[in-house]
Amino acid sequence: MAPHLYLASASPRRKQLLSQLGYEFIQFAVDADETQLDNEPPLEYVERLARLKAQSAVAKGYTDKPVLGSDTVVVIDGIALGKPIDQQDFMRTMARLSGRTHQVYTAIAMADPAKTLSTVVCTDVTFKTLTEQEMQQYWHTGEPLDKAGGYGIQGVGGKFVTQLSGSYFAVMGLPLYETEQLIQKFTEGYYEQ
Ligand SMILES: Cc1cn([C@H]2C[C@H](O)[C@@H](COP(=O)(O)OP(=O)(O)OP(=O)(O)O)O2)c(=O)[nH]c1=O
Repeated sequence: MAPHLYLASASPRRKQLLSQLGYEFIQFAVDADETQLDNEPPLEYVERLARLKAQSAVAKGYTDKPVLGSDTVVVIDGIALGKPIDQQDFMRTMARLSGRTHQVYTAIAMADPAKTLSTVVCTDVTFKTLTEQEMQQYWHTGEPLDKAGGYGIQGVGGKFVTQLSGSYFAVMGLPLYETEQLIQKFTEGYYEQ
């Protein structure tokens, strides 16, 4: 029997990607404090948040199925970038990403009352050099606001990407291969009784 899951996420992309794996699941948003700790490296930060999202749902009483949580950050110059807070913040981010390679870290975590398993997928993404006008126009599509690093590779933002090494699906919010592996590992023997 295929495992039934909870998806502790508000993201429509994660919903779409988890559906692609063929699982039945119930999706809901969890409230987690996404503040990065002082001197917390981006890799540890993103994994802690994914675990926190999954564990918060378990703590809220979602205990009859495993919970999947995830988090994505864009990393450049050692800084983890979340969603842009306004146009100015977005323009600063685009200026940083323009003509350079950055990393996208997506963490996935599965939790139940007994255990939590997690992993992080790292992908290199290279952007073309962007003009001021391209950045302005992109902002006005409305796409950047709810995306880490201010772009969506699966949308209009895809035209800025000249190269990618790693997982396209992880950049979009949920790595398909690694999520499948994690679910299998987590639920081994789970549904046999
Ligand atoms: C870089 C990139 C990010 N994103 C999205 C994926 C995530 O939804 C979002 C990163 O923000 P997250 O805080 O990881 O996720 P979220 O707030 O959307 O959902 P939740 O915390 O409830 O799970 O950015 C894209 O859709 N495309 C991209 O190319």
